[in-house]
Amino acid sequence: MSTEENGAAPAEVRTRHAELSQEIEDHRARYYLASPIISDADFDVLMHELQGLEEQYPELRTPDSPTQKVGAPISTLFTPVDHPMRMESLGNAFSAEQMEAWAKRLEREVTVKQIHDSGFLCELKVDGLALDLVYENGKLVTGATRGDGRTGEDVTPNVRTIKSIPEQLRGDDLPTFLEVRGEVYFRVEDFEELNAQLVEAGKDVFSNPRNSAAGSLRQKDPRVSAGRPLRFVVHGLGKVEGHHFGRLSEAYDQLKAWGLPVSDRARRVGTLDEVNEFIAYYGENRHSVDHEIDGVVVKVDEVDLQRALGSTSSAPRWAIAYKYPPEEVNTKLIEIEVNVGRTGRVTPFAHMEPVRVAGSTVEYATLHNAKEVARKDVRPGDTVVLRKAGDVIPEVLGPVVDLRPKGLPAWEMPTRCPWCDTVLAPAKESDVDIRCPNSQYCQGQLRERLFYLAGRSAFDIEGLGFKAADALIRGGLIADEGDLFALTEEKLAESEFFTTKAGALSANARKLLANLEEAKTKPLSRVLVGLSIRHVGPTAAVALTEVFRTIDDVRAATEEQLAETEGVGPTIAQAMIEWFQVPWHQAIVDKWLASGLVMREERTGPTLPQTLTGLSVVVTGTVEGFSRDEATEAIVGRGGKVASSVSKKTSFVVVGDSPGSKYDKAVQLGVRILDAAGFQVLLDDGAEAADAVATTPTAEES
Ligand SMILES: NC(=O)c1ccc[n+]([C@@H]2O[C@H](COP(=O)([O-])OP(=O)(O)OC[C@H]3O[C@@H](n4cnc5c(N)ncnc54)[C@H](O)[C@@H]3O)[C@@H](O)[C@H]2O)c1
Ligand SMILES: [Zn+2]
Repeated sequence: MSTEENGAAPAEVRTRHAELSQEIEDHRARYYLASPIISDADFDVLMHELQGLEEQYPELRTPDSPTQKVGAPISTLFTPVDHPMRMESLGNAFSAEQMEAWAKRLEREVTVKQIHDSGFLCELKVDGLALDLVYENGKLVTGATRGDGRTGEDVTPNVRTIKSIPEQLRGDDLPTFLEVRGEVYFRVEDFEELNAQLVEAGKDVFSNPRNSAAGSLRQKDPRVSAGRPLRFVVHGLGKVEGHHFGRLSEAYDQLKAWGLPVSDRARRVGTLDEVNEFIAYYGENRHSVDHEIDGVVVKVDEVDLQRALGSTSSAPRWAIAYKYPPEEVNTKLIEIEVNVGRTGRVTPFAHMEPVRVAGSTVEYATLHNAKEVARKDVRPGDTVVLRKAGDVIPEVLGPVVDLRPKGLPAWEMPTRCPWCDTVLAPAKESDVDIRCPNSQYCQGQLRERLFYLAGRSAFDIEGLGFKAADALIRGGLIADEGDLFALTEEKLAESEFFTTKAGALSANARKLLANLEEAKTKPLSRVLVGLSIRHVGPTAAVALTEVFRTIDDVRAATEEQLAETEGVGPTIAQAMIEWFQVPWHQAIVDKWLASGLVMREERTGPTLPQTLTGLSVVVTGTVEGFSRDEATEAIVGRGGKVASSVSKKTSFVVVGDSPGSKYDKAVQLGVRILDAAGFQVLLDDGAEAADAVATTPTAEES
């Protein structure tokens, strides 16, 4: 903190300071009523600007300034309770430079040696709400929210319903008075489950795990809290009598021994470089933790040194929160458009003002179906909360209702197909999805089918992207996919898209023709995928062609024969039969035969050694060198099974980049874990060799 006097603040700075203060107070008030209108990241930007002004002109830092206050007004629903020791907020850093500046400030207050001897304690910044617990002679007496830092809300009865919070500490060296702070949070999995239940019950959902934790703890009726899977983790000390702690890291060990939940992920390190490594590690592996984190908290470990460094009016000097890039941002919903899929399913999607979130720019997000749009009640023109967690698909969480322009009409699902004007309808009355039934002539569906058929799991035709597909359809070069392999140079020359300005065939056109020629010899399993038969993906197609070797075998197969096939079953069998009953579908196959497609499986018996028979493998994250389908194919092709969830019976979990909660599950259950290289060993040399390179991290070790 700067102590220099830079002279009196000019009028425009005063005005800006007053404006900002007011704005920040307003946002705080809204935020604590669970209806913020800006994202946390935007809020932090405002706060930073204010802090900057006050650093430059310390006279502006009056006791009334938002920088001098912590948190929330106290609800009248609860009895106020004074904290034995003040609860504070945390200063923020967003870059390595800001971390360094923090460390430099420490060295100005105490000696470099003292900092060195103390070391830093790195912890995850748990995204939940702060809770203060007081134990007298080992017995829990109060649990309170942070409130304004001095006075919180008494939520003791609710706290008593949280399983991980002991009523009575164990051990015979218990302090006479112990105040600990920590975070009440929801695991991501529990949050999703709770929301699913709320949807089922027709109730409002929570927008994120933090809100669900706050909403579940701050309940008038503790029985409601009791029904919610709230968790707690200790992250600090308050007033302590009858015990002296040397280091915070040691205090955590002691608290754990007394029965309090502390994190296994806290790390004591010696240098700022190591701090940065910790920050980088969890920046990459943010989603391998079972709860949300919005950053890392770095603390001076030595408790006496913490005391010496003290606090500003709202935050300790000895700790700082490094915040990761936001995963939730606000943006404008420009329009809701609809897309027609290759099976005719019509899905609404959001077209938004492009916005940076979790490291990429997002402009579109699926809204799944009309029911989902209605449930979220997002309307074109709304400001919406957009969430993108790591590599996960972006999701529109909901509108910021308080910012909705007056009279904004609700969105209505179109009743006709935007491509072919056919009246849309659900396939079955009970379906939430509606479809364009015009599968033969709807150009929207045809384009999607062509794009899919050109994909890597089907014919792998690089020269056939969306634009080329569009040109083929709009130019009338093909009526449907049946005509695709009959395309000639002469035919393509009719289209501007496939010719140069001089009228010659373009390089793209040549590439397309070459790709099509190659594709004619693709094995039957890929042909089956390319036909866009419902439920027939790569796995089913491989299973089918184990038994039915040629397209004629497939056409001749009865529903019973199909259903009896290992890995096929009645749903797929029925879908196959229904598909082949349609005359224009049969015509596609006939035209392909006439164009010279081979459509047979050359293999006699399984081509690959069946080294994975009896194994069950789960894949999570993106495994380098494999698409999801390719990984599946590689396992199934060797006789292994691919499971969708981890259990004790799982043989291996293959963990790629940005793994999901399956990784944590594997750790919990002690299932063997393979990285991309280990996966290759499994494929090449079998289970025993893979076993030698697998890891089995335990929850403690991670
Ligand atoms: N969108 C809005 O309009 C709006 C308005 C106000 C506040 N906010 C947001 O709310 C948050 C409020 O800030 P705040 O004052 O609580 O600060 P903060 O959340 O940034 O940091 C302080 C809190 O971190 C928590 N914490 C989690 N893990 C911890 C650990 N390991 N060690 C120590 N503490 C840990 C503690 O509960 C502590 O109270 C900010 O993220 C801010 O962006 C948003
Ligand atoms: Zn249509």
